[in-house]
Amino acid sequence: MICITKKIEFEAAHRLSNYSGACSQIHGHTYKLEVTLCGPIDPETDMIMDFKNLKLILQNTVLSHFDHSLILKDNPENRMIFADYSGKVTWMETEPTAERMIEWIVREVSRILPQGLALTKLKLYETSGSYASWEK
Ligand SMILES: Nc1nc2c(c(=O)[nH]1)N=C([C@H](O)[C@H](O)COP(=O)(O)OP(=O)(O)OP(=O)(O)O)CN2
Ligand SMILES: [Zn+2]
Repeated sequence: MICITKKIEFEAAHRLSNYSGACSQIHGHTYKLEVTLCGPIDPETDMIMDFKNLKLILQNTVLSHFDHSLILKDNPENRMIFADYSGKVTWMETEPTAERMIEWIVREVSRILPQGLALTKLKLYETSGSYASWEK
């Protein structure tokens, strides 16, 4: 099986509201995302998908949603703390852990992939030493 992988980075801040420790404070990460998809090689292009098109898909999903945003669980505590904040906030139903963010990414990217192509593996790094991964 032939696969291709695109890596992107984005900047975001978050806080874990149910966490006792430093991560309950607002802090930022340079998230690094690796997205792998597999499928047949198109004989017209000799590609599974143009890396440029995969980048565009990730820009229209992951980056538009998370890049340079403050990612928060939608709960009464956060709604109160950030009531007067007018910047970009990405509200999630869950805590914005790497695991939950990767779930969101798998769901949203899968929705707009061309037919015949399937996500097979994702890695989302919060720090150089910590990442969540997903495999089909
Ligand atoms: N399973 C998870 N554990 C933690 C998450 C997470 O998303 N999933 N997130 C955090 C915090 O957001 C924290 O910013 C990252 O934690 P950690 O990797 O411990 O941070 P370090 O700065 O110590 O990372 P190094 O790679 O060791 O420098 C907490 N836990
Ligand atoms: Zn964090």
